[in-house]
Amino acid sequence: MDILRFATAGSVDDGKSTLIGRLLFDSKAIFEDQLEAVERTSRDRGTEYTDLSLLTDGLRAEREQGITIDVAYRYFATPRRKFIIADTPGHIQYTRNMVTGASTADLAIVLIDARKGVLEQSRRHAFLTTLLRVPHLVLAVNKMDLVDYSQERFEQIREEFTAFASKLNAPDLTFIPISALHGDNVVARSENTPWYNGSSLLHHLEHVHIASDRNLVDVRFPVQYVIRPQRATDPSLHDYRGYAGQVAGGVLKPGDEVMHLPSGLATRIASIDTFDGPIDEAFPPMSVTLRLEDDIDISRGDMICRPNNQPHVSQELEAMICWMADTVKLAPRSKLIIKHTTRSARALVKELHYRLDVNTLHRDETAGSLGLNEIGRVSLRVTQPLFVDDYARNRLTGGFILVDEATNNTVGAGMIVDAR
Ligand SMILES: Nc1nc2c(ncn2[C@@H]2O[C@H](COP(=O)(O)OP(=O)(O)OP(=O)(O)O)[C@@H](O)[C@H]2O)c(=O)[nH]1
Repeated sequence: MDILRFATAGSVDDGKSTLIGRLLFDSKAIFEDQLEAVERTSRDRGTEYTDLSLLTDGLRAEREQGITIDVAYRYFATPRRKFIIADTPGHIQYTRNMVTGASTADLAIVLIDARKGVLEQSRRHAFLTTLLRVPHLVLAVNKMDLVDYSQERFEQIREEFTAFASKLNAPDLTFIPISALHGDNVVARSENTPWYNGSSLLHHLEHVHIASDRNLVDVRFPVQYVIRPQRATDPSLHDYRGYAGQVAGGVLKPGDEVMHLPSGLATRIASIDTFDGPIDEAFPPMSVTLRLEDDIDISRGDMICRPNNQPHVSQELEAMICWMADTVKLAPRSKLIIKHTTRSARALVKELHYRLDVNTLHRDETAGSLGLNEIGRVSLRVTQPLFVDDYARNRLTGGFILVDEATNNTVGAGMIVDAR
């Protein structure tokens, strides 16, 4: 079954937890006993409605005990699709969480409180989704019940946001008036908004077309492990040599001519193996093991592509960086570890070209460093060639993370521009 990954974003109290609770609740994905506990607590607290944010807030409490896990993943399914929600806290200092959650998302929901309208944070979140190339963006105008389900208010917000979005490289944009608390337009179309002709949020999530968002053109297979069963009891496995990894682009089939990087040697795919046996075709984001017709010296971090369609082999990178560390800053001469697909190397920051104000999109070319949650454009030099594409073309081979050498903490996320 098809999987849709989505991230939610919004300012504090815009209703994210309530919305996620509502989706889980109305799609019957929560267990009866969990539900009973929520109803009991709601009653104890004297709330009139079942407070659905209690479902997700319970989760959040768990999460806050750990320091490193700041994005929580929730799962639910309908007969049409499976859903993975990356739930990121709304507070301003959590840009990095949003980046973590949204970097693999097919769709992002930005919540807006109908009473407050488009805030600085809404713009920031929308900008981040476009920077991260999340292909689909939903503006959920929430708390419509508190503005009497006013069409005028909804249109006002839509116009204001559309004007801002026109400055961005905005993806597919959908506006939905909802009330997470009462369930209007969340799972079913609401009678309270007869003027709204679009789909309910869940219907949109179930039907939004994502198959063509993945890059099925450029074959990219970063090798994660070389599999050679040394002491296999099955003699037919004695000569087995496979290359395991996740398909990062294109469609692979047995018999296809492929090329290995860095050697530049060409061969053909002998078979594509999985836990459930060989398959005829592999595409992103499947994890498979390739066997090749010729014996080539291949190791972890190498790339398999097509002879006539190769990534750039580069040690000089231009990238947009979102800095995620509060104790150290990114500045020219900073030395870091770069992790790109399955390859790691050391990286030197050669230049910080500008820092971007995500609210106004102004470029500050005088900035000397990037602090927590700041975004800027940098030039990097890496110690080992990387096999890269523009992030705009492939989020997997165009993205990377930066790690602090001393602490091993992830301190930045990068998106390659102008790969060459
Ligand atoms: N009237 C009304 N209240 C809502 C609606 N959605 C959420 N709320 C209320 O708004 C408050 C904040 O909702 P939450 O779901 O906790 O908001 P959040 O965005 O998750 O906030 P944080 O957890 O602080 O990030 C709660 O009291 C909700 O009951 C809505 O559609 N209508």
